[in-house]
Amino acid sequence: MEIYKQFTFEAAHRLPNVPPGHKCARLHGHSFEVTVHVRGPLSAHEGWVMDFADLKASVKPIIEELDHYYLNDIAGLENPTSEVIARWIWRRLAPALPGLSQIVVRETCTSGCVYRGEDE
Ligand SMILES: Nc1nc2c(c(=O)[nH]1)N=C([C@H](O)[C@H](O)COP(=O)(O)OP(=O)(O)OP(=O)(O)O)CN2
Ligand SMILES: [Zn+2]
Repeated sequence: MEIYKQFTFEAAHRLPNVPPGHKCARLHGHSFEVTVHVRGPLSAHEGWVMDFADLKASVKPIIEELDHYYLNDIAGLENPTSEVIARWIWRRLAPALPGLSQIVVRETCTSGCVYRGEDE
């Protein structure tokens, strides 16, 4: 079974490697939404895969590293696309979160990235 929890953070960024004239080369900001999914067996006693509170405790410190920052200043996020952000979160979270199965980073209402650790 799979569970998920959603988080949000506000941050500014620009994309340094886009073609000349691309709008995303300019400094701008987003209300990012991050959804972290964990897959595992349903425990017979608790009736859950893991406590949502424990999932939140694992993810929150990472979200706090991003909230209200200029993402390009953060090591590993010099080119902060949704894809790079999703992989960056995965790499920080996976060692402490067994069963991590998917991270969704939504940048706007219509744009985002789904990462399942395929580059690891
Ligand atoms: N594959 C990716 N493409 C783009 C990314 C990205 O992270 N991965 N990021 C951007 C920009 O950051 C931009 O802010 C978001 O792009 P876009 O969806 O084009 O934004 P709009 O809100 O302007 O979209 P509309 O639907 O056209 O209004 C660009 N590309
Ligand atoms: Zn953007």
